[in-house]
Amino acid sequence: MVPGTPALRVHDVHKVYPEGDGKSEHRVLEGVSFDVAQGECVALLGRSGSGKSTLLNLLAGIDRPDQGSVEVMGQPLRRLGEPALTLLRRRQIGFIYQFFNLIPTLSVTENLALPLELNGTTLRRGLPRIHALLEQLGLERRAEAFPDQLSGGEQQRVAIGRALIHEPALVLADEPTGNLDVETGEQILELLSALFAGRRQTLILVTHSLTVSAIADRVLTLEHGRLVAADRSLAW
Ligand SMILES: Nc1ncnc2c1ncn2[C@@H]1O[C@H](COP(=O)(O)OP(=O)(O)OP(=O)(O)O)[C@@H](O)[C@H]1O
Repeated sequence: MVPGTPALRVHDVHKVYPEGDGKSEHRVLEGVSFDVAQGECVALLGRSGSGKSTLLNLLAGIDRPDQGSVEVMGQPLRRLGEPALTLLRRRQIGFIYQFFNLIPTLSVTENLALPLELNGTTLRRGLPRIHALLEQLGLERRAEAFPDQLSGGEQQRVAIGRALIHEPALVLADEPTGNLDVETGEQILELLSALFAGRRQTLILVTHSLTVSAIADRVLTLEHGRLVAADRSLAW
């Protein structure tokens, strides 16, 4: 990879969904372009229905744009078939979801081991790395607990660990504090800021909250299918 390659390059992306009546269409994204440098934290801000999750799915190669291109770490996603996209997601991307999405039958340690195992590292070999990360997450005493024995904030901390354990270049977080009370949400934001501060990893933070977007280096606001000037977001 050429030094200085952006973590993400999004060029003129369009996405259209058919309406329920089968006759008309809903133009959700209409020419979205932006670059994100490696190590940058960018918030993608927009009201409900503005197309944030749609865009996130395009960035992860879970869905494809109708027009335009997405490059992750210099790789144009349109050139990759499903097996290559799966590998890219497994190695290069970490996901943090609003509802945590932990595996309920696995312990905290086993949940954290999953991305390592998918990339060919056994739980045993991954244990030192898992323990170090659990300490950073303040979860060292909860290593053997199961998700239903944890608070929402603790579950989200495990989910953050799962997104980071395999050291992906890009982390995509979809409303990471959306299911938490205000105070716990603030703690999670502080933790995310601290964890990313010393890394070269890139964070894309999808949110409809100005408070959440405040931890980002840069805010991109999505409105009516396009990115608009950042200060317009203050109107809602
Ligand atoms: N698979 C789909 N088929 C048809 N329409 C869809 C599909 N996915 C999303 N939409 C529509 O596209 C628009 C954008 O949805 P999206 O989930 O991307 O918005 P969002 O900004 O993430 O919203 P929220 O903040 O509520 O999660 C919405 O009007 C939604 O109904």
